[in-house]
Amino acid sequence: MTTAHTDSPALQTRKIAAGAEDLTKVYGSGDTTVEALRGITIDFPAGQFTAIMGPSGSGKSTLMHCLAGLDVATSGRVRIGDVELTGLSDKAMTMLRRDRIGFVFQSFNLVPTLSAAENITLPVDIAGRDIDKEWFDAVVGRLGIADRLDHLPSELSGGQQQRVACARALVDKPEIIFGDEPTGNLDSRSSGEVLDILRAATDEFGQTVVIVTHDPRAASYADRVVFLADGKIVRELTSPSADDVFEVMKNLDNGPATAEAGSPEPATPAADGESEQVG
Ligand SMILES: Nc1ncnc2c1ncn2[C@@H]1O[C@H](COP(=O)(O)OP(=O)(O)OP(=O)(O)O)[C@@H](O)[C@H]1O
Repeated sequence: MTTAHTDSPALQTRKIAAGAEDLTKVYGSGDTTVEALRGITIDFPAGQFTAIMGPSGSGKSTLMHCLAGLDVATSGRVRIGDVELTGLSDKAMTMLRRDRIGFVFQSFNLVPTLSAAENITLPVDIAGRDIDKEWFDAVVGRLGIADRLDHLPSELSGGQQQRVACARALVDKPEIIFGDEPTGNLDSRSSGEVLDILRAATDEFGQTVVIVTHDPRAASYADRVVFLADGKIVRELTSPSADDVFEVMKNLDNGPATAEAGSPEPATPAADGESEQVG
């Protein structure tokens, strides 16, 4: 098994995989203006698994889309590795996304006329790279879709389609994987399989994972949980348990005033990925 695009995990932890500086995003104008992001500054160290949480409408998806180059911020800077996204041509942005980023989004975007296996390898095929067969087998095996590879997306359940999309994001070992509620449509077993493999992507291959989630159990797989409220970062937890995450979310849902901006919580004991579901 080879690491295609990443350095060793030890080297990666010293690098920044992605970052935002004083990022703002304003939708609409006049009376309908929405300030979705209000000055976000954050770094995502390479080789770390970060979960972004926060109440509905707090700006999570907007932040992720700006970080991944799928949306353009109103002001501020975004970088992937050492590449500043502002001012990149469409072509350079497409290449960067293709070569360095994996996406697991809820709208699966699978090609309906291709089999699951063909969907998984499509980005690698388009890029003209070789598939690491051993890693391909490991990914589909761990995600429990090895026996569904010949099926079209329409012949798969929603959860299976989500896992095919996850395999597609992982198979080329991109430097950074963005997931917008990657476990949103999954039952707890499939959700555990997806989270286990995202965890393995960081632990075994030094890849960087950033997900948006509403699920405290999913967040407990992360090294770090960042909480947004009203377009700003208001809290951060290090290796929290699902219960820790649930407590912060409960307070945020009661209003962001309960969480002091810029006051990271002390680190809590590392989650082992088997934390009980709360709430
Ligand atoms: N294309 C758009 N046009 C106008 N307003 C938008 C647009 N996209 C998002 N917004 C607004 O920006 C704010 C942040 O939205 P965003 O989707 O980032 O929140 P979120 O935290 O991901 O929410 P959820 O958890 O419900 O998915 C919301 O008030 C939303 O209504």
